[in-house]
Amino acid sequence: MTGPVNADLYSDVKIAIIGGSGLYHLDNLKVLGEINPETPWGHPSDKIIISETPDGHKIAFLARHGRGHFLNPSEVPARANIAALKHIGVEVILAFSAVGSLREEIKPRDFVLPSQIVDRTKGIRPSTYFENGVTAHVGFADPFDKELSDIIFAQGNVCEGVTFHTNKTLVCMEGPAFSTRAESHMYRSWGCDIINMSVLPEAKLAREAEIGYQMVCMSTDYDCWKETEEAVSVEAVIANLGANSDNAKKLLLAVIPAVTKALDAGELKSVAALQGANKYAVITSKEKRNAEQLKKLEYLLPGYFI
Ligand SMILES: CSC[C@H]1O[C@H](OP(=O)(O)O)[C@H](O)[C@@H]1O
Ligand SMILES: Nc1ncnc2[nH]cnc12
Repeated sequence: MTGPVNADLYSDVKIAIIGGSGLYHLDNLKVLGEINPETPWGHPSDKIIISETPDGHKIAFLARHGRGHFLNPSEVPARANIAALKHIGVEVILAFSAVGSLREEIKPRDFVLPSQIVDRTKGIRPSTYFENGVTAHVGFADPFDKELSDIIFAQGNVCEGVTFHTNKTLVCMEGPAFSTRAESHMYRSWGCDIINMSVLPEAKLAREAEIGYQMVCMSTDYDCWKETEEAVSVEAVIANLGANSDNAKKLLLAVIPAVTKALDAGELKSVAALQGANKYAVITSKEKRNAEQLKKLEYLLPGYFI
């Protein structure tokens, strides 16, 4: 950590919120302080804000693109973001994202809880902690946490007038330019329902770090497949970001206590199952493991490999 860090500030923080486009602050929560940890993968996108809900639940908040949106999706330091959250004790991440809709029935300002991902990033984002002489392969068949998704869905009624969709497939493109019409039609033909530029490698790194992860997608546009609509533009996206982020903040006031309660009661079986899951995922033989890399991994998964 850089500067003096009061570990008490984040001592019992188990839930982190990652805010995407339009969700740069949780200004309905009380700010307790901020930290700027330096991880073996560098600094996170911005300072991590420790906040408290009106009923006294502490959470960590991180703006994915930085406050002021100075990082494009390919530049987000996802390894530092996830490592820093893990290091302070986070067990669950609720990640918010502005997405395009590839389906008629998913309208702008609808919320979507995806269950699957199709990867259309281009391999230019550092996307694993297991490299440079320490190879591991973690399971990623189900990239999101169904139990978290169920809790969020159950609280959805606090967002008046917002339709929630579940069990959808999210395609993650590289960007930063939006898709061509041919790509947009192709993603629809593949069975994809929504599109963004941010879920990867974030979700994969959370799995490597043994953190339960669910993305809450907030629809802003119909991308460019729909003939009766203008093709997506930043202007069109921004037109819906304000309403979406107001709804996200309302939703969190209900979801944070519900997730805390489930965590404390040991009801999140999927989160519990992640603890220790990667201890034996390393396939590199002990004598061939790179000591420097093991040292970095000690920050993320202490006591696992050293
Ligand atoms: C501003 S439109 C494209 C941009 O918005 C989404 O960001 P985030 O997922 O962080 O909300 C999308 O993934 C793109 O990065
Ligand atoms: N149409 C779109 N494509 C990719 N990312 C987006 N985020 C919001 N709308 C998007």
